Amino acid sequence: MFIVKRLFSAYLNTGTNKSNTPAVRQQIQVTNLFGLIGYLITLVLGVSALVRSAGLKNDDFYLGVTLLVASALFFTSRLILKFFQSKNGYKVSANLVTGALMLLMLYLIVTGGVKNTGPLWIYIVPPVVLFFGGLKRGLLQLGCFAFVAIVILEYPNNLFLMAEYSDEFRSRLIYSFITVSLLFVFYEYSRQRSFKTLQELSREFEKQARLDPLSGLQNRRGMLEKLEYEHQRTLRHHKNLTLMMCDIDHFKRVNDKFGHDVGDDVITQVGQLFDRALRKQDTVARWGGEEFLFLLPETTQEQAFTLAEKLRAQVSKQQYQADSNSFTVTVSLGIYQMHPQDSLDHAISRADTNLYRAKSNGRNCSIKTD
Ligand SMILES: Nc1nc2c(ncn2[C@@H]2O[C@H](COP(=O)(O)OP(=O)(O)OP(=O)(O)O)[C@@H](O)[C@H]2O)c(=O)[nH]1
Repeated sequence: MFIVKRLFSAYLNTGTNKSNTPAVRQQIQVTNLFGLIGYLITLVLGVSALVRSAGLKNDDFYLGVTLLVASALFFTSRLILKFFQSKNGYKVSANLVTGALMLLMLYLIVTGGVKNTGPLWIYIVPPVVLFFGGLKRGLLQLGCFAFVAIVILEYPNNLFLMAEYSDEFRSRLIYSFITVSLLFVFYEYSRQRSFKTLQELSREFEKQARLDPLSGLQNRRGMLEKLEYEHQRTLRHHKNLTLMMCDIDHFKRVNDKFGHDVGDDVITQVGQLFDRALRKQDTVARWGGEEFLFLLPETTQEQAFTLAEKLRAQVSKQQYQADSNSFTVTVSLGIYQMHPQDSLDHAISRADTNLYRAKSNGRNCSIKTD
C-alpha cells in the first residue's frame, strides 16, 4: 500500500520543482491526474469500441480511433511534463489536455457516441477548461467551444451532424451547457477573488511582521533580514558598510516624569525624525525599547559620524509636550564600520560597545572606533 501511495505521489508530482509556487504545483499535479484519467478512460473506451467494430469500418471503428488519438494526446501531455520542465512546460501540457478534451467532446457531439449518449460528456469541459486556463483564457476557450458546438448542433440540414438528435434534445443540451458554464465561471470568479484577497492579506501580514507597531520603523526581524542582505552585497562588491546604534538618554526619567504614553510618543517622534533624515538606501530600525539601529550602506565611519552629529543636533532641538510642560531629549550614538572578516553579530556588538562609551562619556554624543 505504501509503495502504491509513493508511486502515485511521484506520478502526480512529475514536472514539479522547488521553484514552483503552491498554485503552479497544484496545476501540475491536476494536469498529471487529469492526463492519467483521460488517458486510461479513452484507452479503455477506444479499445472496446474497436473490439465492437469487429474490424469493420463502421461508426464504432471511427469512435475507437478517435478515442485512441485522444488517449495518445493525454499521454503526450504527461511526456511534456516529464521531459520539458521549462517555465511554461506545464502550460503547454495543460493546453494539450484541454484541447484534446474539447476535440473529443466535439467529435462525440458530431457522431453521438454510443447510442447518442456521447454529448452527455460535454459538462466536464467547463470545470476543466476554467481550472487549467484561469478565468480569462478559460472563458475564451469555453466561448469558442460553445460556439463551435452550437454551429454543429444548429447548422441547417444537420450538415455537420452524423447522429440524429431531436430538436428538444439539441436545444436542452445547449441551454444546460450554457447554464453549467456560467455557474462554473461564477464559481471560478469568486475563487480567484478570494484567492487574491488571501494573497493581499498574507502580503500585508508579512509586511506587518517586519514593522514595529509603535514607531512604524522596521523591527528587529525586518532589520535582521536587511542586515543579512546588505552584508552579503557589501562583501560581494567590496563596498563600505557602517552600523550605528542609538539610544535615547535618561529615557527612564521621561517615563517616570510624564508617563508611559508620553514616553511612547517620544520614541515614535525620534524614530520618525531619523527616518525622514536618512537617504533612501539607509535603514533605521527600532532595535529595542528606546534603542535604534542604523544600517548605512556605502558609508565610512567618518561619513556616519557626520550623520550621527547631524541627527543628534536635530533630536536635541525637537520639542515634546506633556500637559503644560515642554521638554527635549538627547541621544547617544555608537558607530562601527564593518571589516570584511566581521560577522554581523560582532559588528552589532562593536556598535553597542561604542554606544556604551558614549553613555560613559556623559551622553549626548557620538563615538566611533578610534
Ligand atoms: N514609554 C516606553 N518606555 C519604554 C519602552 N521600551 C523601554 N522603555 C523604557 O525605557 C527605559 C530605559 O531605561 P534605561 O535602560 O535605564 O536607560 P535610560 O533611562 O534611557 O538611561 P541611559 O540609557 O543610561 O541614558 C526603561 O524605563 C524602559 O521601561 C517603550 O516602548 N515605551
